[in-house]
Amino acid sequence: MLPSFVGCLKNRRCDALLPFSRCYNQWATVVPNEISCENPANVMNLVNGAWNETSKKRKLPDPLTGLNFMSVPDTQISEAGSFISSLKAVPKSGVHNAFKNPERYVMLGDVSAKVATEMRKPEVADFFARLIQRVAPKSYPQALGELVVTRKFFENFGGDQVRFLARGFSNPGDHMGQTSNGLRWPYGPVCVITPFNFPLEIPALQLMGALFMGNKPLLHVDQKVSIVAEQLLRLLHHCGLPKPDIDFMVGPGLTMNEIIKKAEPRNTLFTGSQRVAEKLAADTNGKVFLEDAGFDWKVLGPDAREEDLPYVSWQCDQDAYACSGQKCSAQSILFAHHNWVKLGILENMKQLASKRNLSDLTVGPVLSWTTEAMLAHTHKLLTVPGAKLLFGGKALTNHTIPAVYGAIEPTAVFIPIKEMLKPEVFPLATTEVFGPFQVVTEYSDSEVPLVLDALERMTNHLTAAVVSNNINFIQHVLGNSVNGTTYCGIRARTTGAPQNHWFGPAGDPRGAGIGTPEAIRLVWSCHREVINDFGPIPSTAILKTT
Ligand SMILES: NC(=O)c1ccc[n+]([C@@H]2O[C@H](COP(=O)([O-])OP(=O)(O)OC[C@H]3O[C@@H](n4cnc5c(N)ncnc54)[C@H](O)[C@@H]3O)[C@@H](O)[C@H]2O)c1
Repeated sequence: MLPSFVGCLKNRRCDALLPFSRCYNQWATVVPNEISCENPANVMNLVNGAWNETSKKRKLPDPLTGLNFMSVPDTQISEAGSFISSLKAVPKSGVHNAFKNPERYVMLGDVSAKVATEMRKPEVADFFARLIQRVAPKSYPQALGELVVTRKFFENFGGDQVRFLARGFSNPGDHMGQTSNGLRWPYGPVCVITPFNFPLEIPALQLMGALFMGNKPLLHVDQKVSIVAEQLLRLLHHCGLPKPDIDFMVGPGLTMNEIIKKAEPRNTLFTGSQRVAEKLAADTNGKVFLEDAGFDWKVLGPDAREEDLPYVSWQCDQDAYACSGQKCSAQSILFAHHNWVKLGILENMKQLASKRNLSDLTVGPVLSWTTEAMLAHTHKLLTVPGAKLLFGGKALTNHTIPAVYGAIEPTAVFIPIKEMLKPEVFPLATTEVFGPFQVVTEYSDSEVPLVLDALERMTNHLTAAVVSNNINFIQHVLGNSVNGTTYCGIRARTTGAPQNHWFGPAGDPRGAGIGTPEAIRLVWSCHREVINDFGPIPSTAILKTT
């Protein structure tokens, strides 16, 4: 069954369902639920403060109906010149720093406060939630959650908080007049590349971090969802951000790659797949910060209790299948202590997954894997000795999701832990499927070393959860693992990338973070030490040649 607004779209009678559809502020150029094949949205590029069209445009299908509903720039390499020259015009010392244009720190604090105020308006929150739903279908609470995190981020960096981000330190020197000062210094021209799955939150948080620290960013967002970032930029301009502060290029990844090679930005933040991450690391000679693939694990500890079962089961379902598993933090593999299996957690997960449906988008289109690819992966895993399908493993039916996208039931494949660890199985079992899919395994007390071995051998170290209140067990697992964002305790989850804690991988010097002051400082500024040595000049009598 399709969500109610799809039928409504076909009839083009949206207003009854959409209380806010006609009362957006003047900055918005679309009404999310009125975008249709008869009334397609048009996305534009932004460079040097001017919105531009490209010679070629790409028509995008509505992920729920397959009908073309959007036209986006298909920027060719031949059209990349203005983006390259715009980046090249930015000095390495940035647009502002502690010695240059410091009033910009204050201006950006004001812009943040105004954006947060706008996003508090119900009609603006609804606008972004529905626009996200149109291009990256997820349930309304999930889409609104993305807006709320973004709004709180802007609230966090209102007022003087932007200048406080650039706070340095000072140490007394060796003699009168000498002090050494550590400063957070911009990179100047930088790039921000973001994927489709959080089309508002990831671009907003990384862009603003780049700006706050004094850089000029070129933003590139996945074409499919570029309309969300485009509308965000229009809101930022409305709230006082100077138009030349951010460039925006919509087009193939290869065009962006070429811009990076030619413009040589001083820093690039990439969020997306591991394949592209490694390519960019090579093409930039290492001048990157990476938020790449997430193969995220959850370990359910030995202290299983009947009273905790409903909550822990619900959290497993949310972590694996909310946003159709298209969160980089989604639970990719579950290590369930057999005490939890005895209590019935796998049956509970099956029951919860069966409640998900297309009508409220609690399951929906998968944008980077096709149905065939996900089912083929499932079938391959089922050939492992002892493997079994716990639930799912079928294509969704009765829908109009276009074949370029995937649509499968929430799926879980059980693989015995000893089989999973075999070298010929391990890479397959730990491949990230960016859809509603997870691997499940079971372990006993004596098999804890096997669990730790599996955690050690994984290649991505983004999020993790140790679900237990047994402090000794938690310490043992935490002490022998590395994931950058790790939750522990009986309420531990793998998903949840709010603005109030660090989110990012660990174990890789290129690993980025998002959201917090520490993440912004790490990714978007470097350290500069300025040593003041003003005198007085000592008597020449004490000067010796050495
Ligand atoms: N670690 C995190 O915080 C995080 C967050 C979200 C998503 N992800 C990961 O992203 C992946 C899903 O996204 P995807 O499949 O769309 O990723 P992707 O790597 O295909 O695309 C991501 C972005 O890179 C651009 N791109 C593609 N090729 C490029 C190139 N050669 N040069 C420059 N830019 C290029 C795309 O246009 C897009 O904007 C998953 O692996 C997921 O785990 C990670």
